[in-house]
Parts: sequence; C-alpha cells; structure tokens
Amino acid sequence: MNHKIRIGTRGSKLALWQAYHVADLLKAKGLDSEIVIIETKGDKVLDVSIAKIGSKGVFTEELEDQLASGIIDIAVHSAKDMQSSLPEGFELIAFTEREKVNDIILSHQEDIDYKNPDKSLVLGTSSTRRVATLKHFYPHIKTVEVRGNLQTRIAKMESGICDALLLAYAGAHRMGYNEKIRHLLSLEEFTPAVGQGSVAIESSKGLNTEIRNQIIKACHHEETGWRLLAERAYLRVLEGGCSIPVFALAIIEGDMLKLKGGIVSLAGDKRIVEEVEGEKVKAETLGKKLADKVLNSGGDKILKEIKSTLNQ
Ligand SMILES: NCc1[nH]cc(CCC(=O)O)c1CC(=O)O
Repeated sequence: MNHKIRIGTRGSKLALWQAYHVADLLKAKGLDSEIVIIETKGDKVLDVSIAKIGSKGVFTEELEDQLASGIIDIAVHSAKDMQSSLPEGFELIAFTEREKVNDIILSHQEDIDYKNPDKSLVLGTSSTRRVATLKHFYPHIKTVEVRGNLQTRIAKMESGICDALLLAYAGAHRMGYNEKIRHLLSLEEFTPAVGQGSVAIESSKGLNTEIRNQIIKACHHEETGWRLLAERAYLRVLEGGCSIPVFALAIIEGDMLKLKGGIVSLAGDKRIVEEVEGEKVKAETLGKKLADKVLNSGGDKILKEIKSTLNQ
C-alpha cells in the first residue's frame, strides 16, 4: 500500500520536532508521511495557566477532531501531556523510545547553585509537580510561573524574571539547548512526570489496520511501551491531569518492571513515595497496585486536599 501517512501536530517547535521524529521513524521503514499543523486551544491561551483553564484536552481536542474526520491518520504528542484516559474512539498506538527522563535546571548564567540555602534563587516553571517538589526539598528557592514554549520561556528568563528554568531534559535537548543545562536533577528528588521523554502516537480506533500495524512496527519502542503502560495506569487511578503533582517512573530489568511513584502536597510539606515490582507483562496491574499503596499511605488525603484547593 502506498498511502502517505498524515501526521497531525501542534505548531510549536517542540511539537514539530516530535512530528519530524515520527516522520523519520516512518521513513526508515519506507513509509511516506506528511505533516499537518493544527492549532489548539492550549496554543491560543498563553496567558492563563493550564492548571486554571483545566488540563483536560486543551492540547488534544482539535487534533482529535481531525483524527475523527480522517483529515489526519495519527496525532503526535509529548506522552507526558496525554490524559491518562482518552475520549471514546481514540487510542495511543505507539510510544517512541524514551529520552533521558530527568528534569534539569537551565540558565544563561553559569553559576546556578540550587543547594545552598544562603544563596537566593528564583526558578521559573509552570509545573505544579516541580513547584511542590522544590518546596519539599529546597524551600529556600523562590518560583515564578513561566509559561509558553521553550523559546518564549528562555526569553522571559533572559529578560530577568527568573535566574533559571526548571524543565524536562528531553525538551531542552531536542530544542538544542544542551549548553545552557546547568544541573541534571536526581530522579529520587525530581521523579519525572508520567511519560516524560517519550513521544506518543494517537489514532482513531477506526484507522485502517494495515496502516496502524505499519506505524506501530516503525515507531513503537517496546521497553518504553511497558514503562508507560505502568506509569499511565498509576496516573489513571490518581486522576492526575498535569495540574496534580503526581510522579512515577518505571524501569525495566530483564522481564521485570520496577515502578516508583507518589504524590507531593502543593505546599511541599508532605511527599509520599512507594515502589512496586513484578513481571513487565503485568505493567498495568503494577500501576494500579502502586496507586493503591500511595493512596493507602496518605496519598488519598493529599489528593483530596489538592482537589479542594484547585476547585476554589
Ligand atoms: N509540559 C510541557 C512539556 N511537554 C513535554 C515537554 C518536554 C518533552 C518531554 O518531557 O517529553 C514539556 C516541557 C517541559 O516539561 O519542560
């Protein structure tokens, strides 16, 4: 079959990088594609925090409309930005090989010392997980909300609203900012968001089976797939949109999967971390098991507290 696979994407530089990455993976298996840029609500409202406009689908709804009408065959997203449950009729069919999952501190200044409580430091971020984690481990650090794409955030930092940005390594690396990375943060403290570092491919359930299988064969990275299956099962129970500071990271060792994750209160005073381990083929069950453990050891109270704060 000589069908040109139409890849839908948002128009930001990072989104385009991801779309071209998928196009390259397809090309390597002899599959032709073309990129279709689609503007989403999330791209238009840059001045309001995502936590406030409601995280559900602000970056995905328009793409799903185009999937449903067959204008595009697949939509490409940062796996991290994908809701844990998709609307009826859609599915994630592939996850690309994961990039380094750490968070980083990025700055134009070279001497960023985030561990010394005697040095004042203002970090820009818009992630509740990162803000809460900073409050927990580094309460002396001040934060300011910095939104927009990476280029915008860097411009804001350089204009002086903060000393440095707290970001995902994956995005900074993909946008070519490695030389501004000052610290790679530990996975124990800054356990990443579910899915961080991988690119997810979404399709309508009605996508032609042959095309679907070709895409999976070209793009899906199996180990990443197991890891994200576990992490996303955890997220689904915690109902964590990106406004809730939950985190989880799965690793694979042979046939086994280790999943570590938890939740941190918005004020940073409470942080719960639990771990589960089992066969990787039980990824989804392990994710749910982790959720039970976290909820039962006080996560339920933190979650309730966060939800009532966000609904105010
Ligand atoms: N929330 C925005 C977002 N979505 C995906 C990435 C980076 C790439 C990735 O983690 O896959 C980022 C930027 C960031 O968190 O710094």
